[in-house]
Amino acid sequence: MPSPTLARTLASIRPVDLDRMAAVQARMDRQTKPRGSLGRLEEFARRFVAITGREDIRRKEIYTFAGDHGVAAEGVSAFPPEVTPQMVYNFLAGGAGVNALARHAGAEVRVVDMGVDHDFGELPGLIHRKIARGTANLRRGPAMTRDQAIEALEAGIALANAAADAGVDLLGTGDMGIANTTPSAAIAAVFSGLPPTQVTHRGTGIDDQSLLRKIAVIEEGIAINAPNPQNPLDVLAKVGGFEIGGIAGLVLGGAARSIPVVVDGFISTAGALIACEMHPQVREYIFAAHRSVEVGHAVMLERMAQQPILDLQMRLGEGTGAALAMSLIEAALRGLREIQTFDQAGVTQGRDQ
Ligand SMILES: O=C(O)c1ccc[n+]([C@@H]2O[C@H](COP(=O)([O-])O)[C@@H](O)[C@H]2O)c1
Ligand SMILES: Cc1cc2nc[nH]c2cc1C
Repeated sequence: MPSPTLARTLASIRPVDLDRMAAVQARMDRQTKPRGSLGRLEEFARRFVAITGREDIRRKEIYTFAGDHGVAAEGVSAFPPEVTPQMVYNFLAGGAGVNALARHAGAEVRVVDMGVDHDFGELPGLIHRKIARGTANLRRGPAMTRDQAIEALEAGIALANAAADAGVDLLGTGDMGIANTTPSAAIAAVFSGLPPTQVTHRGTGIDDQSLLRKIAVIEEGIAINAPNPQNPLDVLAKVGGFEIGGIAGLVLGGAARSIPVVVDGFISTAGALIACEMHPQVREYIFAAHRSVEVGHAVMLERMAQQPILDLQMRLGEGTGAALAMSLIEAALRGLREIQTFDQAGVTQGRDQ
């Protein structure tokens, strides 16, 4: 089944306006500071303005996509799968890491059930997009069907569209899913062509023996499924996850609606990489929040030509890094709006500027 929504979304993604970016930089170069001295904050400001046409942020939203994974049965995580629904309840009660850091950043957290192996009923606050109660075990066959992969992408695209209509100017991604560093490492291996040993790490904190088992599971999963790196939808379906598809869709939808997307850690970056592999301009709309402890993270960031904003030894996921990075993007915009020019402040300009 082809997806008109996906095709339309991809067709709407445009290159970011370089003239607008240059105009913002020229303005920052007249501000009372040695040229370039706010470092990467200047990049954040000029990119945000070039993408959105705005110099302020009305609303910031972090989407925490949750899903379960059949591959959890292989003992690849330090925690049992029931933690996924338990953490969904925790998010909705405002008691998780992402809730605390999003409050700090002034961002709203939206929790999406993409495929948790639990019946939440009519739980208020939860966005219901359940595709199935967990993926199939990717070691034995495809994690999901092609139609399910499309459904996951379309869910993320629809959420980005609704956010755009509601005046959200900055989107963030987040994830929750016991065992989801396994599909994420598989995605990193498939697109980079590196062996799984080089992109697989400890996730929630597995020991050496479990790490060897996890690597073997990924090797077997890639061998049995033979995902085609030229076909990102095939990679998502065969070795991905429902929440990873939701993240990829949010990134595509954000890019199509000219909303920058702050991409969280390892799992979010696997989703964003799928989106980037679908369209060459998607990467221009991404802010990589931080570099996770997971060894495969840098490999994916490099492939997407992203330099992470932060490097704080974090490995929680949920959107925690995205919340922190949003604060810095907002700080950069405040600098753009409020720092006076040399002329305005009567400050003498330097030489060689
Ligand atoms: O975002 C990251 O960089 C990150 C790194 C390691 C673990 N996690 C989180 O931990 C869970 C996956 O770990 P695991 O060991 O169950 O595969 C999942 O809920 C993720 O949000 C997240
Ligand atoms: C407690 C817990 C919280 C998490 N948040 C994201 N992944 C997680 C994994 C665990 C185990």
